[in-house]
Amino acid sequence: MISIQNLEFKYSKKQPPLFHNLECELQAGSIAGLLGKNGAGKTTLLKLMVGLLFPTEGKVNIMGHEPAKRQPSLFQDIYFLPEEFYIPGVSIGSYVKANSGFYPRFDQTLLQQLISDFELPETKSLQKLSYGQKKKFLISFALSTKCRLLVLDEPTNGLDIPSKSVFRKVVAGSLDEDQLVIISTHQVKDVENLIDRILMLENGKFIMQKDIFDISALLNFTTSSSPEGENILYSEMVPGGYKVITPQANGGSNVDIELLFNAISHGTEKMKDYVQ
Ligand SMILES: Nc1ncnc2c1ncn2[C@@H]1O[C@H](COP(=O)(O)OP(=O)(O)OP(=O)(O)O)[C@@H](O)[C@H]1O
Repeated sequence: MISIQNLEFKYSKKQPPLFHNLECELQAGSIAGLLGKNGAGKTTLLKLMVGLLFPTEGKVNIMGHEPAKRQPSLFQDIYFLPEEFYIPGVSIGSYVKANSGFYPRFDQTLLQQLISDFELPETKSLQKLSYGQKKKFLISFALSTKCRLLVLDEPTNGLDIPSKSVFRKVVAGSLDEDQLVIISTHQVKDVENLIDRILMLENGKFIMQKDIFDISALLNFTTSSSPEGENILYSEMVPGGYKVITPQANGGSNVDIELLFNAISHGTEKMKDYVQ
């Protein structure tokens, strides 16, 4: 569904490229987590995918289209929820009436269900909702568009604790096989047990692109009383001991995404063979 080849992008001619020779393939039926430190280029990459920025070199292909051409036939099948958004002072009904027509597969019944799941109040003006409530409305709208590509930039920022678990439930529960969701986030706990592929950006490149299933087949995430040992690839002190990563020996464990992110971004030599 997404094919990125040899992508180079720079914000200004004078600066070195933010991405150089970036390559990525993503298929429908997946929820991908885009991770990276501040400034790694996550938002920029999302904007390149949805046609808000244009590559300086290389190709971005989404469902057979170049998003930079901004064709309506593609845009009716892409929904981008930015981290910072504007929402007008109209009722939910008016907003939906004005915007749902852009999306041929829009599902009104799903929208009502999601509004209820997120316990959003009836309101005459969306602007009177809190930041988190506005975000929950836009997440509900995004999922209801049924677009084949949903791009969500930091969707759980501003959501309270119960809403984060509702978010995981509704995203997992409302997707069809022909949809792809890309979630850029720092809140990795919020997307644990939701994403099935990890994309990790650093220094203009993907330092990891792997399915969670494959990671859990390779690496074991466990605890230890000691930070070092023959099999320990990476360790972090926690109260009462250490969280550690070891090579997988027992055939699968839950992936601790935060621990994995720290292990890879600290660049431990021992992890190298497992992440490429
Ligand atoms: N409009 C812009 N003009 C020039 N440089 C920009 C612009 N937007 C972003 N940048 C630069 O591009 C780099 C990547 O920014 P981007 O917002 O894509 O990172 P990010 O990974 O989303 O960061 P964060 O996690 O902090 O949101 C940063 O160094 C940033 O300063």
